[in-house]
Amino acid sequence: MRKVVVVTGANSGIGLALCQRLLSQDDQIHLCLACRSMQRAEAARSALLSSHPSADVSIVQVDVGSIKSVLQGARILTQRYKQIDYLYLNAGIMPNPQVSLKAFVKGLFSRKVISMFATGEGLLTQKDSVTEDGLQKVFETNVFGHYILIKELEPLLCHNNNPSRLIWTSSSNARKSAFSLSDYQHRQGQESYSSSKYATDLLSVALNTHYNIKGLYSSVVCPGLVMTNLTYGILPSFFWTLIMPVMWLIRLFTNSFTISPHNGAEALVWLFNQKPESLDPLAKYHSCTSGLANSYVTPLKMDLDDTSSLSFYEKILDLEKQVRKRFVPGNC
Ligand SMILES: NC(=O)C1=CN([C@@H]2O[C@H](COP(=O)(O)OP(=O)(O)OC[C@H]3O[C@@H](n4cnc5c(N)ncnc54)[C@H](OP(=O)(O)O)[C@@H]3O)[C@@H](O)[C@H]2O)C=CC1
Ligand SMILES: CC(C)=CCC[C@@H](C)[C@H]1CC[C@H]2C3=C(CC[C@]12C)[C@@]1(C)CCC(=O)[C@@H](C)[C@@H]1CC3
Repeated sequence: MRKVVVVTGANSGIGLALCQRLLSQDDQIHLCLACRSMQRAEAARSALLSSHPSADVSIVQVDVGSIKSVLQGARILTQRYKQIDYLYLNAGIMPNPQVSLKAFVKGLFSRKVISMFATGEGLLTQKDSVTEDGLQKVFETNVFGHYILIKELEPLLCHNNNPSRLIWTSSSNARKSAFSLSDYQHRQGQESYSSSKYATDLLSVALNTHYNIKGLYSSVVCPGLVMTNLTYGILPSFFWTLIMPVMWLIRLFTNSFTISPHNGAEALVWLFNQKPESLDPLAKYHSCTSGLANSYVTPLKMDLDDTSSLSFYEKILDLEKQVRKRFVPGNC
């Protein structure tokens, strides 16, 4: 039986590099690209088939920023497959990012300079908006839409005899201080990205607590700083091109400047090859690249605990109940 691998946000950046690398490693898998744009999904499928002509690649429309689309996409996946072995929860956004030049210059001359480059801490703010579902866009896209997808696919993911895997693309930008349980959608602040990635980490821990017994295991990854559409949205492309030599230089001091999507996908590919029981649910698996351009994976303990993850999970369950009331069969 072919292993079924579903990847959200598979049409560009880290998601597409992951698909290329998985096919290079094992062309017997069935790969399903879950994307919001069918045109971009078709283009990605063609690119994958041109480098792996015998690969088995399909597409499905899933916009994780829309509950209606997630429910429709999950319905199609349920009709198509009996089991999903790997679900990569990779799609993500960082809308309207602003870099604080003042914080950057201050950071350059502080003791925290290396960690500033590794995590972007204190440098970025975003302007979020509200979706047609009435949820904060960054939260719905990066966290909640994916959560609903998992719940809808539960029968395909929970098989005790043959464990399935959830692998989230989180970030080292996830920060406890950007997240608040009383404002978990981050309606009030300006660090919706950081908050959503911290929420991702909390959710992954809670999912392990509830689902390991049913044969479902969740892990989180940080791909490092990768040049993708997301990062090109932070500063103009000419700036990134100009400072590229500086970026190679910074790599000598921090292993988190993975830079290429191929390197960024290191931990996502590594996790594919691990036995889930051997993994630490409280660790984030970081893709790292050395100054000599060698890629490797480093697990780092996350700044959270079981209690806070379970408190957040209760909030998510409540929100799910509210949202489902609006989407009873026949209403969507
Ligand atoms: N680049 C980096 O340095 C880092 C990235 N990450 C995370 O990596 C993940 C991948 O991002 P990256 O490859 O960098 O950036 P890209 O912008 O290249 O990829 C993001 C992917 O997510 C998709 N996507 C966005 N919104 C939705 C949606 N509503 N429904 C379905 N798909 C959607 C995009 O589709 P479309 O083409 O249609 O927009 C695209 O395929 C994200 O979760 C990001 O937060 C984490 C740490 C560092
Ligand atoms: C590299 C130089 C000389 C200047 C760029 C400064 C910042 C724009 C840059 C420094 C660290 C970067 C960073 C991210 C974005 C761009 C920076 C703030 C991220 C926050 C991007 C998204 C992520 O998820 C993080 C892992 C990145 C962490 C580092």
